[in-house]
Amino acid sequence: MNHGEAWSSGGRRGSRGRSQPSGQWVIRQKSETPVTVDKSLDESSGNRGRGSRGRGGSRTSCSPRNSYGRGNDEQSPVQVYVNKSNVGFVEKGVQQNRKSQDYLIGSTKQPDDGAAGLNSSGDNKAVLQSKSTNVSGGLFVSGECEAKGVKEGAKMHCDVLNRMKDVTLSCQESVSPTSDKKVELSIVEDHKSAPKADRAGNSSKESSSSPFDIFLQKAVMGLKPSILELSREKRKAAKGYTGSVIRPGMVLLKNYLSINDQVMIVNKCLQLGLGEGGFYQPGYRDEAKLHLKMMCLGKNWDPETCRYGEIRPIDGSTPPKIPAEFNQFVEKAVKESQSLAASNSKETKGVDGIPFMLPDICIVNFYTSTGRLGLHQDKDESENSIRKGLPVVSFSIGDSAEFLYGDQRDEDKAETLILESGDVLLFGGKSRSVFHGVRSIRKDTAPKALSQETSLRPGRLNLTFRQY
Ligand SMILES: O=C(O)CCC(=O)C(=O)O
Ligand SMILES: [Fe+2]
Repeated sequence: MNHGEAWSSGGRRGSRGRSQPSGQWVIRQKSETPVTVDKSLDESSGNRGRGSRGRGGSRTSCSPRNSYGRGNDEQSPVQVYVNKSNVGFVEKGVQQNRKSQDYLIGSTKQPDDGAAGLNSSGDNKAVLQSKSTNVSGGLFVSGECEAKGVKEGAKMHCDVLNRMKDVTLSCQESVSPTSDKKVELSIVEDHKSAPKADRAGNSSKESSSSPFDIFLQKAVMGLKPSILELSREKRKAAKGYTGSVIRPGMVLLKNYLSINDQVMIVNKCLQLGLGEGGFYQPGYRDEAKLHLKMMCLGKNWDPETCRYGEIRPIDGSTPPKIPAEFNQFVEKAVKESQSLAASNSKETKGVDGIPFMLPDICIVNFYTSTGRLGLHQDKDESENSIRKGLPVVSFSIGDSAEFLYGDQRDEDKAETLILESGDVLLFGGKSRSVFHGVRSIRKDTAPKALSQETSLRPGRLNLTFRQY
């Protein structure tokens, strides 16, 4: 998978593949054992420049996706809750070959978006062009715990608390198409001046293996949506979906997933996300963190090596299987896109077909309102997959995203799509190697009905399906 995203500098992760018993730090609004922590403890709350350009030299060098926005520097206390259950992992091994992904990284300062924020929906506009502006931030804490009761030798660093930063990171290769070996990570204050690119986005020093709870307790979810809002959403849902060919090989199915489908997907992600191989804070080899939380299904994508594997090296966990229902949606969406692309290429007399694919990988990203993902290419799947142009299929759920795409890793030249909850975007064929990323998340744009039916945190859930 390649998620474009945000990284942030931060705490060093353990060396790859080490066995890392991890106490679970779950960020919830209401839970057990509240602990008040002073954010100033978080060394990483500052914007640490990564600038690991040119390092590495491994052919699998990752390039962070663009991430703008780093965390803020506020010193106010953060309340965190410790989930007492611990997860033990078995060290396995073996990574499959993956080619590196191209990501641009960048980051910008962004205010926190409280973890307990409310979702409010808004009408989504269709496709549009725009330049992004960073708006908000999220408050997150995490840590590595040396949990009692975890396997022996486990140490807890409950002092490692983090704020989620907007630094979007990604595995990013050098911008130069000819230099495969460079890795470029950086954090900048302003995305305009940022070296961009990177895939999930987040803060530093969080424990990379700490499960992250993307859900809120109902009790704190807040205001009920108005009847007006709900009926507006119902009307929109009743209209069904519309498909359009954005460019050869790229198809957007707007409003494709019904609210019921979205609820099912969210709930499944909730369940999987808290178990083995669930959501965690991904980071790159140079400690930069993606600006998002991630969970892999089917196979693990490792941001440190930009390879797929059967286990997650950071904690030895095995990725959950892709739920069959998810794959059914993907299959349908691919067929739908194929026929749209076929009729389009008849009109244009071009050859912009989309091959069929059966996903064996799903990368699930959760973006808070400050999440982002730098411009990157998804190119860590097998050579065969890329060569044939097997499509990447992306589901958007929750808050809308400003999605960028283009032929170069250059934001100023990129086109923008607004991906709303329920939209499915597919890029394969001639667009398989398109640069893409998430510039920003639009706060409070998730459908009210979704927040009513699930306890998804404010933010955006994105699932990208691929065939290795
Ligand atoms: O969140 C998105 O829409 C894009 C994610 C992505 O590009 C990726 O996961 O590789
Ligand atoms: Fe991607």
